Amino acid sequence: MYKNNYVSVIIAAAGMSNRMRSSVNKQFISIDNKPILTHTLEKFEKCRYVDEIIVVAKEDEVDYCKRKIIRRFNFKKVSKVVKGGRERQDSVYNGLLALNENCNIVLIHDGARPFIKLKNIEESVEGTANYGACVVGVPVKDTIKIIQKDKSVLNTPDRNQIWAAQTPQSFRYDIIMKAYRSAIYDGFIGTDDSMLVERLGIDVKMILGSYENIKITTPEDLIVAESLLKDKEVIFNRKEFIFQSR
Ligand SMILES: Nc1ccn([C@@H]2O[C@H](COP(=O)(O)OP(=O)(O)OP(=O)(O)O)[C@@H](O)[C@H]2O)c(=O)n1
Ligand SMILES: C[C@](O)(CO)[C@H](O)COP(=O)(O)O
Repeated sequence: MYKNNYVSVIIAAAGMSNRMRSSVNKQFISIDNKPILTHTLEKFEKCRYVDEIIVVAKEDEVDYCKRKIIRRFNFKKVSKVVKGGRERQDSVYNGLLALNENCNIVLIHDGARPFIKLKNIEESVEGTANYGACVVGVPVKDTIKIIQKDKSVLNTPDRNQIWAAQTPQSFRYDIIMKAYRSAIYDGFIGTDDSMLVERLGIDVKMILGSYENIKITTPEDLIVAESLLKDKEVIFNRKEFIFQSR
């Protein structure tokens, strides 16, 4: 319980893993000997502010998820595993409908982002209690081009204003419910949760995340994921690097 708030987390894990081209759902692939989803859930289970976790899984994987992830790794805060939908947005909405009746702060996170830092989870809860809506993200490193249908460049927006949105994306319960209901009513599908809130004219605050908080999407990301777990200390302990915090 965070200062009289009841904090719920929705972990979206019901995607198709098409870009991974794997025979199993990518969240069940192991990195460092544990399924990706287990790594993700551990981060939220550890957070002192989190009261409950709802996992959204594909309909035919709900049972597997309960047995092989939740029970096997003994996650105490996971209250429900519910079935997902066609789009990520449909899956998250199913999660929203399953929240504890006391919930007033909701964090929505991709099951495929196992490297979320505890600090960013805590900042998301604190930021949401203060501002109502927050998104974890990072400044983009590349120059971004807006292109047209024929692939010619239309323009180059000012990079200083462009951040890549990650998850968690966190909201006061009333705000996210209003945003989802409005999107459903209008037939609007966004690529993240924040978009649904932004379109109502509600202010969303950005929280500085980390470049490690990758979404495991394509096979190459598994190589990055393994090396983030194994080689990080070796690399960052080299004398060329002076990092203040990890
Ligand atoms: N209908 C969907 C689609 C996505 N997700 C979840 O949302 C997160 C982000 O989606 P993405 O990485 O794009 O996963 P997939 O949809 O599985 O990937 P792809 O588009 O390659 O099939 C993932 O943890 C995924 O499981 C979900 O719960 N329900
Ligand atoms: C929500 C998200 O992870 C923010 O970056 C992203 O938009 C999900 O998009 P996807 O196409 O479903 O991976």
